[in-house]
Amino acid sequence: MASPPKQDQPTSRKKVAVVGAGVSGLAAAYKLKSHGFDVTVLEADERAGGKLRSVSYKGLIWDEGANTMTESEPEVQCLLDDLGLRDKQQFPISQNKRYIVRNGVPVLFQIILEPFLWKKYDSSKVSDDGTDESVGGFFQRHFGKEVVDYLIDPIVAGTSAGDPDSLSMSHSFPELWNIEKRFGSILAGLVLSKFSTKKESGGVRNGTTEKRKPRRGSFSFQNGMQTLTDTLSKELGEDALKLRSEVLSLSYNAGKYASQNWSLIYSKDKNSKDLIADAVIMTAPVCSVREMKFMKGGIPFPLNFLPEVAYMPLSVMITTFRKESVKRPLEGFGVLVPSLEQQNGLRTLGTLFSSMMFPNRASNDEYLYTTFIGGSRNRELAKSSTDELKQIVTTDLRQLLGVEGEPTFVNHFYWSKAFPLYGRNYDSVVKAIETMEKNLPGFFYAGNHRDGLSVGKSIASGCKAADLVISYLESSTDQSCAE
Ligand SMILES: Cc1cc2nc3c(=O)[nH]c(=O)nc-3n(C[C@H](O)[C@H](O)[C@H](O)COP(=O)(O)OP(=O)(O)OC[C@H]3O[C@@H](n4cnc5c(N)ncnc54)[C@H](O)[C@@H]3O)c2cc1C
Ligand SMILES: C=Cc1c2[nH]c(c1C)Cc1[nH]c(c(CCC(=O)O)c1C)Cc1[nH]c(c(C)c1CCC(=O)O)Cc1[nH]c(c(C)c1C=C)C2
Repeated sequence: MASPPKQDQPTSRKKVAVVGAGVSGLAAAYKLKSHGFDVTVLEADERAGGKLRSVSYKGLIWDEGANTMTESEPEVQCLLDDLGLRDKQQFPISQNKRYIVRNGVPVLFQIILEPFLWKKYDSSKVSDDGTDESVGGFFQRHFGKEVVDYLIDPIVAGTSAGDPDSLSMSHSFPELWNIEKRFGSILAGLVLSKFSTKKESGGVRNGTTEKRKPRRGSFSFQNGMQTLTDTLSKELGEDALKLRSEVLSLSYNAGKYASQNWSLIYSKDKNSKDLIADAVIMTAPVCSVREMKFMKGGIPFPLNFLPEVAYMPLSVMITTFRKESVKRPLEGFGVLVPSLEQQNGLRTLGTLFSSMMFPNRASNDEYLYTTFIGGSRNRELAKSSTDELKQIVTTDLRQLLGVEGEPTFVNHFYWSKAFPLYGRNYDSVVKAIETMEKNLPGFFYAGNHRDGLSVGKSIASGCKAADLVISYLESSTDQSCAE
């Protein structure tokens, strides 16, 4: 691999390479560009957006990846303000109405939750064995099996496609895990009520708009979630975003000034190209990073300490039905199917009532549904053909919503690696990422493999990495000035 030509002193604008144009990479790049850095984003795919993927077709709008996001993270609020996206934000109608199937029938989540909120639990049950407890183990210890089967199992499926027994509590629900660690027990009502959506609060009081308070709850954008990544890509500009550019290797060669120390080789339209940078933000999934070659000081830097990560396969099915063919339509966000309900013949993980939430997603005389199939519950089913999945979805929606006949439109998208599984060995993944960052100066890792799967957490992770790059490059410039 060619070593970058060294300069005597840092002169021009600092250069940062961002690998991956998902929402975390684009948010990081946007922040760096706003701070005056020269940023290049390298994206393997022919499109930007990663897991944000919206389609408009014949009057229908749907999302094949993330459907909604929240703005709990301050980084998300700033980003939406800075991008001028407030006008395009779209809040779902009746988003607090979420259903969980019980005995084959959708029941409002709050109704399932209510009895558990009033029950007395033994709050002295604290985990003390020091191991990374599973999500199922944690909730069973505090609330019993029924809560796990009918609340935790569907929520875990509806937020990660995983199952309570495989997931690590500390990585999947770090806030709850930390409450227990800090206070020695958990307050049952507080913990369970966390799963209930709260009342929305706007920013308008007494008819005047005060400093904006973020609206609680989930939202999308008028044309779907990809609006966010499209806007970020546009802000970055064509020159800064290189599509069909798969990063193959990265080489670090220490220089005097933390300047031009990184050289990246990527393949663009089957040609090998290189990019010189002062720092790198990596947002490609860990499985892709494991495929990359790293060099340090001219010798290989093997990544054998970076563990393999398990991923969830998932099929996303879009179906539309004429309104008169849906005998029991439900208003609200959607319905989740607990694993135990497979014994009642249900095979899907859950369905979002997309056009109930966002009426512009379909014509006035039809409903559009987004159904998820597979995950850790049923890896093989996720790989089924479109025809098989169409039958599975229609059968489930017949039982749950009373749909009659065949869907008027079907679209199928298969994600072989929809989400990383935050399994019980996930500490080793996080530690390995930290080892890379420690041993490779100017290398920072961000994205949904770190602090959470959600769009909001991915954005926050990208912004944090950008901040670290800024301090790293500014401190190295300060040092060189002092010399
Ligand atoms: C079906 C589905 C539904 C979801 N629903 C929601 C939801 O409703 N709400 C929510 O908050 N979250 C949801 N999520 C999760 C959320 O969308 C993702 O976790 C988040 O978007 C991940 O962003 P990212 O930038 O970290 O990663 P990604 O979007 O995966 O981006 C990584 C990018 O790196 C690129 N890349 C990989 N290898 C290389 C390489 N060698 N060189 C260059 N580029 C490379 C990839 O092509 C990709 O574009 C959903 C995800 C899926 C799949
Ligand atoms: C049934 C399968 C899935 C549904 N959505 C997803 C899957 C796998 C993917 C997904 N949805 C959300 C996230 C972000 C998670 C996070 O950590 O915030 C992911 C990866 C958002 C979300 N979906 C549900 C909840 C409770 C949340 C958290 C944010 C919020 O409260 O809005 C529940 C839910 N998911 C699905 C349905 C049908 C459903 C509820 C009825 C589909």
